[in-house]
Amino acid sequence: MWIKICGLSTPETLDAAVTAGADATGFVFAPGSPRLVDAAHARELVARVPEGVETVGVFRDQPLDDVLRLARAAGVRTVQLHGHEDPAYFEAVRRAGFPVIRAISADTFVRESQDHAGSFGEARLLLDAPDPGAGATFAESTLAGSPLPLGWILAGGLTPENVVRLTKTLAPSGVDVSSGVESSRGVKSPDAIRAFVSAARS
Ligand SMILES: O=C(O)c1ccccc1NCC(=O)[C@H](O)[C@H](O)COP(=O)(O)O
Repeated sequence: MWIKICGLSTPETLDAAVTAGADATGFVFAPGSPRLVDAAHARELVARVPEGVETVGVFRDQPLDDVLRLARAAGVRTVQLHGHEDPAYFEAVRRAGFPVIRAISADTFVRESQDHAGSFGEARLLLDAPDPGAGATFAESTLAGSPLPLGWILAGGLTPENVVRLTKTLAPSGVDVSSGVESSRGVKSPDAIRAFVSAARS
């Protein structure tokens, strides 16, 4: 199980995620997010991440030049796109050297994309609730009967309490959490991070 803790913004919570055994750390550059970090701060956080733990920059509907500038300045390895970016945009990000995680809602996937998984050139597909980073879940029945692409990642309202049940039911290759490991909106809890990683690994 690949585990990503998203929306990290302090050294303490970043270290908690790494020490707990997370596979990936996420840094949000989408304007308006309560977890927004700037490139200089993200770079300091990324510098603490050991080799072998993935660093992911999270973006939504931002100009391509901004995304590439921020991703390079922060030093993240991977770019995660949550907006309405088109295949040409994905191609430009890939050509700049960043593997891309394509994040879409599970509803959209079932309605439009299930026959086209991978058609944006994404490295991995992340299925989320409609409002990313809001801690909302999507109905498990949404994906019933849908063929799911190899390596897909589950997100949206995951918590230390529900991650075991949801991963057993939906069988993703990875999980991504933000709100479910926070003590208040935008404020990560080291204890909740540890509890989530431990549950997801179990
Ligand atoms: O975290 C945000 O504020 C955010 C803003 C804009 C685009 C994406 C954002 N976050 C993405 C994530 O944190 C996760 O990939 C995912 O949506 C899970 O979020 P949550 O339901 O809060 O666990």
